[in-house]
Amino acid sequence: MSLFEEFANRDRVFEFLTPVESPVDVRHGPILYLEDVNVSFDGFKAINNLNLTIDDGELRCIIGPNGAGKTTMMDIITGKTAPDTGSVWFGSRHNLLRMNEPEIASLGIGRKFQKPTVFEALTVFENLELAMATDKRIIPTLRAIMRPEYRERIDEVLETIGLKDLRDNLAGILSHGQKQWLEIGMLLMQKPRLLLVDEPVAGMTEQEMERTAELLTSLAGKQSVVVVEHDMGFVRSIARKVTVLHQGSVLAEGSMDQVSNDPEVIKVYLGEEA
Ligand SMILES: Nc1ncnc2c1ncn2[C@@H]1O[C@H](COP(=O)(O)OP(=O)(O)OP(=O)(O)O)[C@@H](O)[C@H]1O
Repeated sequence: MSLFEEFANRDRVFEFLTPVESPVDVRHGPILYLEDVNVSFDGFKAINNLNLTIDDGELRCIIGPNGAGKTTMMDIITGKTAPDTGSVWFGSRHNLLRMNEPEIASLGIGRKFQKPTVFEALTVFENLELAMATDKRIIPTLRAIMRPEYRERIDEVLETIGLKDLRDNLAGILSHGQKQWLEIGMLLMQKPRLLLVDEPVAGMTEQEMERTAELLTSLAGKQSVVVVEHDMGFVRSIARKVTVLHQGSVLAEGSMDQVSNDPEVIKVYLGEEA
């Protein structure tokens, strides 16, 4: 076929026009980038010109008073809530505002809600196994054909979340903290690039909180982690960079010492915590 005939052939989709399902591109900038984002609910501005940048591999803590917009911000990143205006990018290639929730999740953004939602009647191992299947109905088939690399991945995750010795225990008998770690493990099975974690230590014992701090800090670097948390002791134990949200905008950003000595932050948030 001549070059002319090839171009004239309308049935053909040229390679350079075919969308490529590409990995997240962080070569020229951050992994997550929100610019001038606004969301109103019935005229109330829940998110107000929000700007936020998360670097690849970073562990970021987000704090702020009730109603500051932390959950709404997570909802925007994961595609649950569409902003009225603004931009939200995952790396330099993926415009998240053009994608729906499942597409965003499959791109490698995992979200952990406050309450653990593990399958109590399944073992720890089976929960992780299930987390790997995209179609939850195919689990018996999946198990039959389960390849060694999947088993290795489960072993790796069990090690990371510290539940290796409990792998054959039913998830229902785990402590609250252990269920939270298992759910983080279920997210890790998908090898996410960015993990959004909402109030991970609510209801945990001191010891569980310490273990959670170790877990989240060990995840950073391999993936980016954004933690929303009210417990200041916990935030201090893991914090590198902290963002303070207030009335839908960033009020302050910096090290824990910087933000906790900021008079505005003390006035709107830390004052009430003391
Ligand atoms: N779907 C909605 N409809 C109406 N108002 C909403 C909706 N979602 C959130 N809001 C309002 O937007 C504001 C921000 O709420 P958001 O839940 O994001 O705050 P938050 O910082 O997560 O608070 P908290 O620390 O209590 O979880 C609140 O005033 C809330 O009442």
